[in-house]
Amino acid sequence: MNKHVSWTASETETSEDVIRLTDLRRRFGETAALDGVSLSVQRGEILGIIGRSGAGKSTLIRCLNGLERPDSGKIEIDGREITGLTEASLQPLRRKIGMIFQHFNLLSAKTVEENVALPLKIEGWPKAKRLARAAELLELVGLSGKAKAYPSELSGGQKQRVGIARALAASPALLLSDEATSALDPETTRSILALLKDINSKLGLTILLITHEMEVVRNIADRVTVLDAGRIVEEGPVWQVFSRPQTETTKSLLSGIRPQLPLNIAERLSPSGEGDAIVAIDIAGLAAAGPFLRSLSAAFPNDSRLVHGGVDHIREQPVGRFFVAVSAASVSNLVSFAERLGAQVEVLGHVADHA
Ligand SMILES: Nc1ncnc2c1ncn2[C@@H]1O[C@H](COP(=O)(O)OP(=O)(O)OP(=O)(O)O)[C@@H](O)[C@H]1O
Repeated sequence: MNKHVSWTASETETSEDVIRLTDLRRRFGETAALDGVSLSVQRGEILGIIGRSGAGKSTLIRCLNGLERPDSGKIEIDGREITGLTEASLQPLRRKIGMIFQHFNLLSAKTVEENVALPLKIEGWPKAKRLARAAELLELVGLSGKAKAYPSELSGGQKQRVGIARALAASPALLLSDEATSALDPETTRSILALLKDINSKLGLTILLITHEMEVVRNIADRVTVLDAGRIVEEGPVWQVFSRPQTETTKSLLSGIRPQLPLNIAERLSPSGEGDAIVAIDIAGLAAAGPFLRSLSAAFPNDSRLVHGGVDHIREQPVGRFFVAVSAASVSNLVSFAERLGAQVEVLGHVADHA
């Protein structure tokens, strides 16, 4: 990777928060698309924003890049308030924001290097300088050999690499990623995420990701914010939110990537107290680093057994989710025992026969 790509933003700015939103509101008729959103993104951080369809994610991103004006509230980018600015004075601030899109938005009649250099052309850079910068950026994204190619000659992953290089051309303080991997296959998604992570750590680039792909957030975000009906319903470090989602919205968004109770057991669950209880146990961070399962089975050797689950790692933090069957007589003791070890426990119901 190229070590010469200049990064003026981090050299010249001192503010810790690249984005600060305060009580942002935007209505469309009866719909509150943003209903009092306050959040901040620190320099060098990767923040994921997730939410169901209609939660307000696009409205938020459109407010950030100036395409939408909030009804009220404050937007500060790199220490400057952009709410209330005229279109002309917004222009230089827009350059502080690079954007990548689901469908790449490349110009098909222009070569790869021309696409990358386009933001610099708009800024009035001389041709030789902007092509030199494009070459640096193409090396950064691993596409040096494709400078003279046209977008139609590239794969989806390569097109997104061009999109990333173009987004970085004017040395933005912030990269907004709007579903940037949603049109890519899983392997290409992984390589694009690795590239974004690499750029984030090499250049200290601040990234705000809007996505419906929970894997994306799990793999590269530091923190996550969950939007629902225009409000923030949950936020925190990804490993914490993903290991212990507190709201039904977050639980439902994460259902595809967290271990779930096997269907053959879920179908037989009943709320009555007959038969074994099925208990969901979530444990993360320090508490999960110890021999949690061993302690649990040592304490309840004959009347508990693991039916499903395992330990994953999110940003180096262990995150465990287990489903345990336990006799009705021992369930309350097991719950207290697991909670004392730092777990979050939920009794899901009972199964009359053996699970
Ligand atoms: N221009 C508009 N006119 C009317 N209603 C709008 C407009 N833009 C957004 N909305 C409404 O505001 C709410 C939030 O929409 P938004 O597009 O921000 O959600 P989203 O989280 O991005 O959804 P998706 O994941 O489906 O893109 C929705 O109820 C939507 O119908």
